[in-house]
Amino acid sequence: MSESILVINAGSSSIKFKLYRVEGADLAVLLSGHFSGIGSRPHLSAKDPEGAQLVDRAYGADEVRTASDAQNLAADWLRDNLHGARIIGIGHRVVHGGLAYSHPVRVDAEVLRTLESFIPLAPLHQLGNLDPIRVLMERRPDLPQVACFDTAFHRGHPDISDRFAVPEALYEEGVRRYGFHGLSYEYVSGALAGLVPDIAAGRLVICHLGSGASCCALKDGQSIETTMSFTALDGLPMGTRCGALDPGVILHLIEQRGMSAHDVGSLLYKESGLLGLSGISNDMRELHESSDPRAALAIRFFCRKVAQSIAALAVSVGGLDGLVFTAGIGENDPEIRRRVVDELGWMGLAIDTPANENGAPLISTDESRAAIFVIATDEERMIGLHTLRLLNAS
Ligand SMILES: Nc1ncnc2c1ncn2[C@@H]1O[C@H](COP(=O)(O)OP(=O)(O)O)[C@@H](O)[C@H]1O
Ligand SMILES: CC(=O)OP(=O)(O)O
Ligand SMILES: [Mg+2]
Repeated sequence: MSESILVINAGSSSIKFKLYRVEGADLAVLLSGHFSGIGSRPHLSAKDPEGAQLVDRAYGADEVRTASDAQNLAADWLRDNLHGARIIGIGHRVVHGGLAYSHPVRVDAEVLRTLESFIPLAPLHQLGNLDPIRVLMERRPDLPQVACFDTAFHRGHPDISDRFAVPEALYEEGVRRYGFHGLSYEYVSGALAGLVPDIAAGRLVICHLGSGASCCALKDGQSIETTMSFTALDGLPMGTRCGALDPGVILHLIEQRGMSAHDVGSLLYKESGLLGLSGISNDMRELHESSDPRAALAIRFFCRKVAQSIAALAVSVGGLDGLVFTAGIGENDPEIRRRVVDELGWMGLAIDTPANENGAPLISTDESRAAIFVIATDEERMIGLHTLRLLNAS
């Protein structure tokens, strides 16, 4: 029976899972699936590597109200369908590793307590990330549970990228610009190195545009600066998160409007971003379909902020050799890619329209000052590889 590794990427509105067969130092996908639409249109789906559907089942919104309902259903399905797989470890995406973790770690009770202390720093994600770890540690104490962090890839930042302009004591306490989506950036920069090693080793900006969104500047494959910071609220506007905001707005909400910290948190994490701007949807596809001018404003705002972030990050790496789009919007939305690149025409960036429409890996013209790519991210593969390496090293 072959050894395998299960990967769980548990988020606020979806759980993605992949099972891999271990092949030496590499991994081959055995099945991949997700539970999406938790609380709205719950749906469990899984496919084998050839794309054959293993399960495709919709649930009623009241059958799956919370992430933990979805976890239980996904776990039941996995238990019934993983016969034959000898799982040697489970890898988990954990969004916040704080100051404590700059590398993947095997989770024990003490590690779990430390990770729980970061829940307030990632209220949409951390609890959902930790729930399956806790449950699996109880049910299968013999099985290694490995936490892989979104923050870890950014921990080598130069100090200028790691700071806010606030008193030093706060920095010492851990009030730092951690950054997120690190597993995605690590995967994409590796995939780019397989495609165009010279560009991947140069000055790069990767735009991870999904439900959460951020951009990252890299040099020699290392993260130099990124738009998310202490929490996954900073930087770009997202589906429901505000992105960069004058902190004076928060003081205003508390002092003038009398809002509680909890209500301000809900406003900024769940009611802002594309949803707040448009009043229509947090989903880019629905904004494109709408003829409401507020939807058009939300799209324009999003593209402007992505373009501004790319230009600002190019400063941090002293220029731009390559630009990459990834994640739900970045991989699937040629109009957003075109509009972002058009805003950067003054920098000499130029998109190749047919290539962009086809989502070809290279979407820039020969004349473009930097090469522009679309690369599909794969956080699960990165988590699986980290998990295998950690198990092999111990
Ligand atoms: N074809 C598409 N066109 C435009 N946007 C899309 C498309 N497909 C997905 N998206 C956007 O991508 C988002 C999900 O991105 P994803 O990277 O899967 O996010 P997450 O992992 O955070 O759930 C959706 O909310 C939607 O806005
Ligand atoms: C950190 C983060 O924002 O993740 P996601 O994009 O999965 O919501
Ligand atoms: Mg994601």
